[in-house]
Amino acid sequence: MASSRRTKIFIFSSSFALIIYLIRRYRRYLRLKKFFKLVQSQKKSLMSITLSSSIGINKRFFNQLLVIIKILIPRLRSDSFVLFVTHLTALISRTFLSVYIARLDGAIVKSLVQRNPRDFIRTISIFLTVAIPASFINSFIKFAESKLALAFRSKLTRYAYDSYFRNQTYYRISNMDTRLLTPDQNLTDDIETFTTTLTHLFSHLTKPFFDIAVVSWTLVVMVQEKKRARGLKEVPILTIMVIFMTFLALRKLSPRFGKLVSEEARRRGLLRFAHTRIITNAEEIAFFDGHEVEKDWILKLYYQLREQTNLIIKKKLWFIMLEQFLMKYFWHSCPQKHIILNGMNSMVIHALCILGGMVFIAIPILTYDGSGETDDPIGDPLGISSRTEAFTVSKNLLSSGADAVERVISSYKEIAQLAGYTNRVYTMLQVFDECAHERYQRLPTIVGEDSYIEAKRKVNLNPQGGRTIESDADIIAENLPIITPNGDVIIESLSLKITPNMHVLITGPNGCGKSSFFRIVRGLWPIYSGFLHRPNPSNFFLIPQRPYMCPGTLRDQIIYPHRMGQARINDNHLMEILNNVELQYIVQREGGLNVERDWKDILSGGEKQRLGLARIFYHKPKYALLDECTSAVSIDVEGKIYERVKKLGISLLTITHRPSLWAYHTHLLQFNGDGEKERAESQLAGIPEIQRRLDELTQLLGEDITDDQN
Ligand SMILES: Nc1ncnc2c1ncn2[C@@H]1O[C@H](COP(=O)(O)OP(=O)(O)OP(=O)(O)O)[C@@H](O)[C@H]1O
Repeated sequence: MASSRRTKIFIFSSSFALIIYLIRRYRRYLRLKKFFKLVQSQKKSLMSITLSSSIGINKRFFNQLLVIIKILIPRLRSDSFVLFVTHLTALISRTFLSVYIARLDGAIVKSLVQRNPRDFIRTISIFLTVAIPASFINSFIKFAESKLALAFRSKLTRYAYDSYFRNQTYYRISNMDTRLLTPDQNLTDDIETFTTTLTHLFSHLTKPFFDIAVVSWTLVVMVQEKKRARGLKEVPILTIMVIFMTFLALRKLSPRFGKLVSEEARRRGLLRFAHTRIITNAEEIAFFDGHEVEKDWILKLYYQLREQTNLIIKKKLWFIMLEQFLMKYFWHSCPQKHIILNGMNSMVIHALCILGGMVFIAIPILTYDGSGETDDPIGDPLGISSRTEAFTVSKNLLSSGADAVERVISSYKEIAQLAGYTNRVYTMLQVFDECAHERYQRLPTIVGEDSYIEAKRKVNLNPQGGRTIESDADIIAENLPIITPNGDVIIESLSLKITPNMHVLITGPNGCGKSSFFRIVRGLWPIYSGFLHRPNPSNFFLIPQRPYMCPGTLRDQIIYPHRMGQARINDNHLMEILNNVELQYIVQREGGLNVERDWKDILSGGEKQRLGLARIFYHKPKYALLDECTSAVSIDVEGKIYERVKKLGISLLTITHRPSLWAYHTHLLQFNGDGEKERAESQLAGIPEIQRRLDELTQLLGEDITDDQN
């Protein structure tokens, strides 16, 4: 009675626990479903963008690989080729050593069966002596593989960096084109993974191919020797057919590992990108306590990555099962003991056992009608020791032969993965090249779970439509439109002339295209129609609102983008430059011109802007493009700096909202952005005109002036 109650309680409580557990699982499932709903819809469009063209073991893969291999091995005398040949030699040596060791193994067994201690000691001694170079070769293969991977990586990295830094490609990749979202990952992780996978596969596959060649050769010899059995010619052919069919079956049923790993790498890149963004904007996020938003964003990206990794794991589960079934159980299912007991030639039997399968083995076994062979008719009339030796040798050789075939076929998924990495590296190089030649593509891009950047093709972008002509000194725009990389027309047609003796103040509402004008003049954005006459880009020096602080010393900051060796001036001149921007105290405070600091963090906003302006005094360009670069500098110091720059004969093109700067300019260029970014007006006026504009602007920017006056 009591026990039945206990059973009831037990059943009831376990059912209750089970129900609670199922409810919780279901709720978790609903949460995840909701969470991934958007991801799924994005995934479809993503597949159609990035993965539309087939990534797998196909002609395209081999073509891409060939292009990259030409970069990896540019010449027969290159270091990578020498390493490649060294590695190959080591691999071949290992195969021959394995064959030799297999034979030695046979000889040892033979000496044991013959009970011959002299032969036994001799063969054991040879075996131990050969073991020394054999172990060295094994270790050397790993060494050569790593060296080759490193050499390939260096070659590819060097090539990719050359492309990345040519024609401002690094800028164009992220501003003009949307195909590569994370070039940092392409340049580091992808190159490393690709070169490591490639060399590993080469190493992994070369030996099996040699082994297969050796075993096949042995089989051919055996077939020629064993003339009395029927079916010995057909069996190897059938065996090859089985192997081929297995390969075809695996190929047909294999998931698209190339695509899968390529997508996984892309998602890993996005996660890394999100981390970099947090590190860059840590202060802003901390001020706003925005960590929850950032955490959600990063978790979403992580879950997207996890989903893909899970998918790969799941696909591998059944694929490896199929692979194992075909190669471990289907191939090897043969009754060895039974066959040997039947007294057939063990070498042939074992060969076929390993490579053929039950049905094929049966043919020569059942048809063989020869007798035993002996090389010692008196001591060993039945030829037992010879057959045992032959058995051991063939066992070793054919085991490695079967392993080799298995290894080649099971490498299918690694080759498919290599196709994925190859595609990523190839795409990177292709996009670099196209961007360097102004061939851009802006695709709808996913940067996170719920943000799409949609390309608004308001105009047909054709960078070849406009012409840039190098002039001596003047900047002349003729019917020049300002068009963003998205295809938005900010200004339909701009015509103006700026000569070196002019100091032009550029003004207008936010987003009307002032900075974009600089980008076009400096050649960062292409021109799609009209003409632009401008001097060589080395005549321009741009100072943005947030000047870039490079890694290095205080001296490096002033002379940027020059390097130490290129610096044309001594320390006294550098101090003079710092005096010009009222920053001489920094040298004392930080401990000299040669001290290295993280200047981005230790300088205040105004100090950074002044250090940025110091670069103008060092480079003395024809035109200084100043993009609100004194917003954090006090008005009195700002005025002094402007006067000093003008004294050097440098033309100022200044974007500003501060009327206090009008005094230092001779002309005004006003963009009348009407809020729709489609109509703009430009005009250059003389100084009297400026006064009228000043009045207008005073009204427009009343607040700013009041602030300044205060
Ligand atoms: N890399 C880019 N890709 C696409 N569109 C861009 C890009 N940079 C700027 N734009 C677009 O061009 C418009 C003009 O930008 P621009 O930086 O020239 O404005 P601005 O007049 O300098 O504004 P502000 O006074 O606020 O600095 C912006 O509204 C933006 O929509």
